[in-house]
Amino acid sequence: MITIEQVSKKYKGADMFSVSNLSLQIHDKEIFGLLGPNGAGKTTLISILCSLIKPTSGTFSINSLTYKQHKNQLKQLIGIVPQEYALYPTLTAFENLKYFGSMYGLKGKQLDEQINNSLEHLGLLKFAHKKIGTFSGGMKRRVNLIASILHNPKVLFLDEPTVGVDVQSKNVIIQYLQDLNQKGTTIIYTSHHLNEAENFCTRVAIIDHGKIITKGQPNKLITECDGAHNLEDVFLSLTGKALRDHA
Ligand SMILES: Nc1ncnc2c1ncn2[C@@H]1O[C@H](COP(=O)(O)OP(=O)(O)OP(=O)(O)O)[C@@H](O)[C@H]1O
Repeated sequence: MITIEQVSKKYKGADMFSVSNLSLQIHDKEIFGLLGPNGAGKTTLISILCSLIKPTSGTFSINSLTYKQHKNQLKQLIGIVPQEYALYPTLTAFENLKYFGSMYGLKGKQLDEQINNSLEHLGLLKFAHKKIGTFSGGMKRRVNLIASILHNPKVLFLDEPTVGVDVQSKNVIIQYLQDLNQKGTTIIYTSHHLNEAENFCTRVAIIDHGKIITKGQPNKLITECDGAHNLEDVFLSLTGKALRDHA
């Protein structure tokens, strides 16, 4: 269980809170979607939950472990799939994954087998010994995903895992995540693909200006929103149609 209590984040020099007094509980084995317009605070919230940045105030725990007291245990418990690729272009997929596995203390035959199984599952086994620099965006995203789950995290955070990938790669990634979830992994992900989130998530929260404006099962949110036929209708009805550009 993830418990977020009144978490706020104001970046240094910023005049607004990026996450504002946000509380939320996410249950074990959920697939939970964090949705919201550009700049809503999704990445900031995920970065806090992954202990990549500190909240300005408030607290959170994952399986009763708090980031202040159990940093190392939390690191083993969670996996992080960031928006940006964290891969070395001059190393092969296999070499990259060996490196990421070793960062979690994994090694030997067991690690090799796990890498090969995951590469196969994600349709990449025949490219295992090709350099990452030659991979397409969709292939890199799939390797990135494997790098984040080699230590079998109980909770997996993904920041827009299907952005910029073709439909084929997207389907393989979503299927893989569903399989992981079936085996017991809790998944928290951000996305702008509302149709995908509607089908994939057990629950979603729509975030705007750093606050949750609604949360629940996609079907329930659609039923409860006047005139809505899908999650995108709910999203637009709650967040409006105005662009969110700012610099
Ligand atoms: N390092 C930073 N320093 C200052 N402000 C930041 C920083 N990172 C994010 N912000 C601001 O915090 C707010 C929330 O940004 P965040 O990236 O969390 O939103 P998001 O919902 O993930 O957006 P997107 O969908 O565009 O990825 C934005 O106003 C953004 O400009």
